[in-house]
Amino acid sequence: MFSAFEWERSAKASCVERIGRRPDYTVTDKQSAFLVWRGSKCSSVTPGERRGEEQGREIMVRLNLRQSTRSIYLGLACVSLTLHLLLALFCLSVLQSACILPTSSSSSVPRIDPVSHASSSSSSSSAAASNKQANSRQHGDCHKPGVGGTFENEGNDSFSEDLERARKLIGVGKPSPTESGRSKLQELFKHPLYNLPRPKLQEDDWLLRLKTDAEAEEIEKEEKANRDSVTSDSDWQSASEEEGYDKVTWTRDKETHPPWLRFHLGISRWELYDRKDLHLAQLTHYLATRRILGAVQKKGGTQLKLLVSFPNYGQALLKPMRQSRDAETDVNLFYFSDFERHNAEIAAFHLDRVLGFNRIPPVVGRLINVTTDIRDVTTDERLSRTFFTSPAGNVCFYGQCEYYCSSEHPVCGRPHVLEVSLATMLPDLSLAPRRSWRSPWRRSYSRTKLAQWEKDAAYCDTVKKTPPYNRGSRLVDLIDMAVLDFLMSNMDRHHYETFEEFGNETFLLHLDHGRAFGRHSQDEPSVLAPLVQCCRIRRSTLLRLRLLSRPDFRLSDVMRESLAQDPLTAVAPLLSEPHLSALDRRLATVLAAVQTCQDGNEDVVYDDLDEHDDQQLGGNP
Ligand SMILES: Nc1ncnc2c1ncn2[C@@H]1O[C@H](COP(=O)(O)OP(=O)(O)OP(=O)(O)O)[C@@H](O)[C@H]1O
Ligand SMILES: [Mn+2]
Repeated sequence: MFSAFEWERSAKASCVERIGRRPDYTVTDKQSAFLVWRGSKCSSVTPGERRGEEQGREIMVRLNLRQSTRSIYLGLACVSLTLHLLLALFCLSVLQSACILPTSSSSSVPRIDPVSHASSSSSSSSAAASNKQANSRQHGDCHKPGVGGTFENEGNDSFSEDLERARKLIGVGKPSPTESGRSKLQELFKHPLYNLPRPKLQEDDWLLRLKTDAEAEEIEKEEKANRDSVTSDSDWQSASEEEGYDKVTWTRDKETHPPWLRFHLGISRWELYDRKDLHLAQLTHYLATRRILGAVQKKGGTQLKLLVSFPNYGQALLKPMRQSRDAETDVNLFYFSDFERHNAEIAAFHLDRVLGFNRIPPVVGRLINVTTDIRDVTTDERLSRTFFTSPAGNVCFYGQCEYYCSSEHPVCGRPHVLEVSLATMLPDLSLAPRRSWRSPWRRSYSRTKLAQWEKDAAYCDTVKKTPPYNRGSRLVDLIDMAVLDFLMSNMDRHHYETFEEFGNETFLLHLDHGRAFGRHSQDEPSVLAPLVQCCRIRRSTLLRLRLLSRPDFRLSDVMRESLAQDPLTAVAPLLSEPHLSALDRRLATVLAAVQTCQDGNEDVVYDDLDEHDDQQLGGNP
């Protein structure tokens, strides 16, 4: 009969034989699990288990030295065996609980980085669902029937849970109070600077108008005749309903209009939307929740984006998630090679609104199902050809475009769920044509060349003399845009657009912010060149910026609060804290730049508020 000591030694020897070296704690395999001496066999355990094993083994060694009789050896062997058994049971329960996802609690908002697979919370969300899968793959033997199921079921279950959670969060337009019970955002929007009296809008200050009854009748007759020549009226109706579209019951009465139409009809010469319009919340809610009936690739621009359609005939521009929230743009990438970020599109909309501009079409985040919301409904051959299932079992696609549309840069669901941004579409170009303007401060989009404005300190003097910047508010509009871009570090403003209908007397549309919020640890001073070189800023903008720099409002705080209204916040905050702090830092830089201008120049402030009393505006100069 072996003594416990001999038994241990012989088992150790067999272990050495099997792994070819001493089975001590220094041997690690590639998955960083440790090969340790465990009772009578060599096994692979995690570092946590290894610490427990070390302790048990130390106790056993000390006792071995003190005892000399065979019975004590035997007793010790029993103790050791019991200890190992207990340890094994403990390890088993730990491993098991790692496989079971606790049910979601409504009070805890998950904070998960969906791309890095690093779950910091276990509530069920899309990321948690994907992590569930990732975890089960990591732990291999954890996958149990009833907990996971097939990829298909897992994706769909978690998808509906995500959707439910996301739905609960949707209330865009209603700021949620902060911990102290006070909503900084609500108070900001109540401030006189956000409620400036506007000149009464004339008929030609609206982008679109409804036709008169007579005009409408005429058109209806024409359309009916056209339809009759192709197919009968009832055929047309049932065909559209079959495709999943709502029956059209709109009349001239505003109340019958779908939210996207209300948005279109609300576009004026001076802003894209009225922040106080309650229908905006309906619009974003609709985009975030309604079934997607169609998805095709949107032409124009360089990166992949889709045009999606909804049952009420509304449309949105979809940009998919490509990077984790925390990923900073590679320092060796030029700005024009940077990926577009869906969360940047969402955050830009909120920032523009918080700055009081209202020049970005409403954008909302959503979790979609790549398979049912895109692959199954697309009629775009060029798009559907690019779908594939990745080795990890995720459904991916890459589309066809200039940048990053290849199988090396796929957009992937997990396995079906994907975060996207959805921007409300502007009225069709046939109804409301737009003019595209090359920005005077456009970058060179070259690895070697500098743009004129980068070489000529007096560049703005030329711009100021050049139409349309030589009169009206165009120059200060451009500077507003530069401030917005500097705050979010957007270097990609090569063009901007205006509605042709309004000529040069109008606001500038702020579109395309996918490359904003690329780096939080670094600022890009050159984006502020229009302000620094021209030393000019709108008074209302300056006063709002000063307001936002005050601790009782603080840009980062109101942005955090505003972004919390987006459904994707349920997955992870749309801007990480470093990005939010960067906003405060950059705001201070903007205000310092204005101060430097004022120190050396007269006529820095473009007074767009001359009728308003400073006192009424919060005592700001
Ligand atoms: N909400 C919108 N409604 C209607 N058209 C839009 C909207 N947003 C963008 N567009 C149009 O689509 C074009 C391409 O969109 P976007 O600029 O976002 O794509 P992009 O690939 O990022 O472009 P680029 O590579 O040139 O920066 C824009 O120039 C604009 O004319
Ligand atoms: Mn872009």
